[in-house]
Amino acid sequence: MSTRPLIGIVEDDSILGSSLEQRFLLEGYAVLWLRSAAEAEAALARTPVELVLSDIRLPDGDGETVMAAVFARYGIVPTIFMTAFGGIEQAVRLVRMGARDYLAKPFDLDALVERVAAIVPRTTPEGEAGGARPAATFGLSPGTEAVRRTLERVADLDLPVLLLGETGTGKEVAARFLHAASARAAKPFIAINCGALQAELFDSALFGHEKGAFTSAVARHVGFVEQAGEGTLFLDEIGEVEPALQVKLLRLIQEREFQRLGGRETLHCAARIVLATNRDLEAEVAAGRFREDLYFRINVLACPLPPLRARREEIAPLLAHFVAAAARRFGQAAPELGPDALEAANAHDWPGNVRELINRAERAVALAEGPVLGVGDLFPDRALGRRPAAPAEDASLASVREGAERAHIVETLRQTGGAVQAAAEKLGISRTTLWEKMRRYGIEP
Ligand SMILES: Nc1ncnc2c1ncn2[C@@H]1O[C@H](COP(=O)(O)OP(=O)(O)OP(=O)(O)O)[C@@H](O)[C@H]1O
Repeated sequence: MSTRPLIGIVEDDSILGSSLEQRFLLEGYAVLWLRSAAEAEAALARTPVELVLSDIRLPDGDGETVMAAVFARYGIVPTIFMTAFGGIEQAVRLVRMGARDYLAKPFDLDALVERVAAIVPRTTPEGEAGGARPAATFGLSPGTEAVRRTLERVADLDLPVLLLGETGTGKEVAARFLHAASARAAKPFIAINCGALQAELFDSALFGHEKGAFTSAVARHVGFVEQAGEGTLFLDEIGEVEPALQVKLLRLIQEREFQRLGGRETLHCAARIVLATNRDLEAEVAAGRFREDLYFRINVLACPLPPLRARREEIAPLLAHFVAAAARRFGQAAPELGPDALEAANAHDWPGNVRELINRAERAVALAEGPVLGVGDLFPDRALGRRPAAPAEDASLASVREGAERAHIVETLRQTGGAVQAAAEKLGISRTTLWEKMRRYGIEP
């Protein structure tokens, strides 16, 4: 199996939020449900997600600000907005600036699941072929070629491997490569996103539980460690695990022993353990957030993956690869990458690394209007943030309302080519009232 793709749901409505959470968990995704703009900004800055499903209006802000912050950190991330009828204009504007799609509430949950699955495929069932297939594009530069060689050398050593690197640099790709290069290749590859595991479920998810271990334990559950058998257990986002739970991982790695929750039998862990984090673990140890003993135990074979901006020679071939792959998936001819787009891509910093590159390539292919991709297709979010300035903090409500009213009248007149009668009809006011407002705001016909 692969790691359950993590979806961020930004929704303050508890009924809609919890039904989305339940449904996506059932569909094979991991879910991070965030109930406010502040909670979303903080959590999404820490934990990279594969897709964001966001309400636009939130009690303490709006989805646009959240999205802008996520894009600034990780580059374009597929975002689907859920909006009430009144917010459709804003949603359409957001799609122009990089959001993948929007849905008007109320929407059909099945249709939403299908749309999400088209962007981020559900988890492949355990043991299915392909679970550990290494990417053909892994090792396209001297930097990643060196990583590849190191992994081949240590493939069969009985030691944990620690993969380090920014989000989206390919740590999971490297873990799969390591597994495929080892004698365990035919055995399971089990990937766990520790950042998405709730603390209360940590033991049960990892170690399993016996029937009756707690109220809802109606049957025995085999945890990830047992599922991995003699294969590879990939613990991703290890830096997100709380210190109280880190001690359990230490025991697992050191003693190779564990017990199912509510069980007496001590079981042996035969799997190769591979760990990954985008955090600076040394700094986490210094700050008291990561146990030093665990750090020393896992830091024996540490393998850093360079960020994409440190291996720029990979940008062009990876873009070409993912543009072609997206076009194949959407059943259309692959567009060409224009020289200006390529130049912009080569100059870009890629904070979200390869994941960002894939997202940009797929979005560009999905929405491009011609056979050649331009800078705007690849970097539509560059328009984000160029919003009208927010009103001054001490602005009165009346002045903010008048400012918005004036801007909307100007925009409507622009749309009607200056025709006052047509604009008045669009605005739902009489021609006389519109003339009166234009005079008051100093708008020329
Ligand atoms: N060399 C590569 N070739 C093809 N695809 C790649 C490569 N490197 C990364 N990817 C793809 O980029 C995305 C992110 O990679 P991956 O999940 O391995 O990154 P990560 O470092 O584990 O990220 P995170 O820390 O956020 O979990 C995945 O879709 C992966 O398949």
